[in-house]
Amino acid sequence: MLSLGVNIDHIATVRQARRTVEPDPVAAAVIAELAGADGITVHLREDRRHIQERDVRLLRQTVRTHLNLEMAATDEMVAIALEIKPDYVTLVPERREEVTTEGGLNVAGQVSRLSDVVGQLQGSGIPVSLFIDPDATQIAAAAQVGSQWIELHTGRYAEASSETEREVELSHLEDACNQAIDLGLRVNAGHGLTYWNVGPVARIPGMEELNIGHSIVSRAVLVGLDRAVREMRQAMGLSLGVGPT
Ligand SMILES: CC(=O)[C@@H](O)[C@H](O)COP(=O)(O)O
Ligand SMILES: NCC(=O)COP(=O)(O)O
Repeated sequence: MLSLGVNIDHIATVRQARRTVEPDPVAAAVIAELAGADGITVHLREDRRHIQERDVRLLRQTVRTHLNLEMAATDEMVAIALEIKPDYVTLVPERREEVTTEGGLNVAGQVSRLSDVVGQLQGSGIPVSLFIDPDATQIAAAAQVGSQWIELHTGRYAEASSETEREVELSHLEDACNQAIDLGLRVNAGHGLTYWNVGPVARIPGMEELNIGHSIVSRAVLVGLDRAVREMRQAMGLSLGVGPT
């Protein structure tokens, strides 16, 4: 059955813009779970631009669904994961100067290193997913390195500039999902999914979890702003419900 993993990185992005304590991703995770999130995803980047180690440690104690830790396959991150023990780890590629994750992990190009990392994590009871493009070579390599899951990068589908292009990208995701399932892998997907483009991806047979963050946090800011302004007026002792005259 399909489930929703909510990525709360960009709650932390707002906090880090001021290096303060709000909004707290730990509180955001509670609200997301109460609203129906089936899992919480955070990406602890090497440059710590949003999620901090403190967040992952606290989330490990508070998340009641499952905690998916996205991270680069570096020794530092592996040590953190082995200590904190998230419910699973998704290995992702990282480039410091990127605005967000630009492509999938090149699994085929680092089979030996990734076999080692996957072995270490899964050997200590942490299932591993690999964030990869919907590409036959990468999917075969994901099975080869022994990971249990993959997460298909939906960025190219999300950024398609025409309906025809979107259909082509969707068919790549469908083919990739079928290939992975045939190889015994379990399949998630995510990146750039929105309220407008999620439907066709959600209907791909065999897809287990969609991880969605930026679009949900963006919407939360807008749908929550009305209440936030009203509550500030109240805190200031001003009358409520007064709009521009
Ligand atoms: C791996 C991936 O696609 C995202 O989940 C990731 O978290 C993106 O990184 P940012 O949240 O920093 O954009
Ligand atoms: N792995 C994808 C993810 O967690 C969320 O990506 P986005 O919705 O923030 O683009």
